[in-house]
This record gives sequence, structure tokens and C-alpha cells, in this order.
Amino acid sequence: MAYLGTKELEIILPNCIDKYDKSKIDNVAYELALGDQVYLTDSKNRKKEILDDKNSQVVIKPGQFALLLTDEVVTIPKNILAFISIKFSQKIKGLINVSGFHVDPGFSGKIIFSVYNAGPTNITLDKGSPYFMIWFSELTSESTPYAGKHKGQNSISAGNVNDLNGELLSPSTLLKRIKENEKKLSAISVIATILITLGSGLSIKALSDTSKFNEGYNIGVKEQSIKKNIDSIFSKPNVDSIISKKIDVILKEKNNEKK
Ligand SMILES: O=c1ccn([C@H]2C[C@H](O)[C@@H](COP(=O)(O)OP(=O)(O)OP(=O)(O)O)O2)c(=O)[nH]1
Repeated sequence: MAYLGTKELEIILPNCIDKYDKSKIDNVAYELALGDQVYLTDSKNRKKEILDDKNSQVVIKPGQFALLLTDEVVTIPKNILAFISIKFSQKIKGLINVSGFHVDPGFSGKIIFSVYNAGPTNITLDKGSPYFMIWFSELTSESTPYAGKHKGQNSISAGNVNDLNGELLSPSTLLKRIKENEKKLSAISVIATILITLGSGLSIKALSDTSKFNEGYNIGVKEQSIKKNIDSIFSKPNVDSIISKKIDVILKEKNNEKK
């Protein structure tokens, strides 16, 4: 098994790449471009995006997963095994090729790359730009041609999209949620501080009111007992009777004196 060099690539690739362009041979690799279909896991409507002249860019946010379809249909001869990868210029930003790295002998179709943005910033890709590479390696003998489920693939299927359904919590989404919760917590702690301050103020007032009440109550009780004593002194029946008796005695004496 030997990797094909530039000369061999120029010979076999016109039959292997539908939109063959000699200028896309990069040393011993051939550059593949981003086609017209992508699927982003943070897509709101859970549908793939169609790229065209008006909508020709895709933005993969940090922590997001995406499916990218190549522009070219690749047809691999039975005596060739091909290897695929993402170009270093995108890898250096943090774009990782999660999917497989080979194309089987006898495969024909567009390649779907499943990628993950492990970098700290958005990665923007343009339709038609070369982000992928493919190398060709000659086998020592012909292989049984590939006849699996990806044979003839030329789009991102509903099945591909469904396989990726479900909330993907990227590190940036988690960080956002943590920050939101921190904000909520600090608002709650401000409210709690205000309530505690108000509560303790009210408690202090209630305590002082209680002691004033007790003081007032005691004064009232004392006043009442003094009043009762005075009343009891002045309401004693013997005081009146003694006084009236004295008055009677004095009047009688006065009358006797007159007689
Ligand atoms: O990232 C990749 C890797 C592979 N392929 C294509 C080329 C390859 O020849 C074919 C099958 O690859 P593989 O055998 O790894 O996939 P599978 O899901 O196991 O398919 P199958 O059950 O048909 O073997 O899919 C892609 O489109 N993208």
C-alpha cells in the first residue's frame, strides 16, 4: 500500500472527483470544499441549513457540534483507500473532526464531516471554501466495493439530524447559565439582606414597645391600687356615721344651752 503522489493524483482524480480542479491538489492531498448543507446542533428549528449565494456562511459556536457536507462527490476506485481530515487552518481554531477518517474502496457520494468547536470563539465557514483534505492510498489488491448505508449519500439526511436531537449543553451555554444563576443569587441575597434588616428593626421596635407597654401597665396598676385605697378610705361607712353622730351631739348640746 502506497500513498499517491501529485503525478498519480493528476491522473486518477479527474475520475474520482466530480468537480475536479487541478489547482486543488495540495501537495499529495486534494482539497474538498464546504457544500450547500450544514446542520448545527444549536439550530432552533432542528433542521439543516441550506447554504446559497444569499446565505453562504455558517457559524459554529464554541461547544457546538455540526454536520458539514462536502461540495464534491467523491468516487473511490476498488484498489484505493482514502483518508480524510480537516485543514490545520480550521483545526488551530479548535475545530475537531469527530467523524471517521477513511473513505472505503468503492464508495461514491459526498462526504459528511461531523465536527465540534472545541475552541473559545465562533468558527465561521463559507460555502465553497476548501476546509477538508483527502489522501489516496493504493491497496495491494482490489477490495470488495463499499455497499453500506452511506453509499450514494449526497445530502444530510433527516436520520442524520434526528441522531443529533436533544439539548447539547456546550461549555459556553453552561457558563452563561452559571452567570445567570449567580446574578439571581446575588439579587436574592440583596433582598434577603433588606428583609433581615427590616425584620431586626421591627423586632427591636416591638421589644421597645413591649417594655413601654409593661411600664405603662405597671403605672396603671399602681394608679388603680392608690385610687382603690383612697376610695376605700372615703367610702368607709363609719366615717360618715361618726361625723353625723358628732354633728347630732353638737346640735343637741346647742339646743340644751338655749333651753
Ligand atoms: O466522516 C466520515 C466518514 C465516512 N464517511 C463515508 C465514507 C465511508 O466509506 C462511509 C462508511 O464509513 P463507515 O464504515 O465508517 O460508516 P458506518 O456508519 O459504519 O457505515 P456502514 O455501516 O455502511 O459501514 O461513510 C463520511 O461520509 N464521513
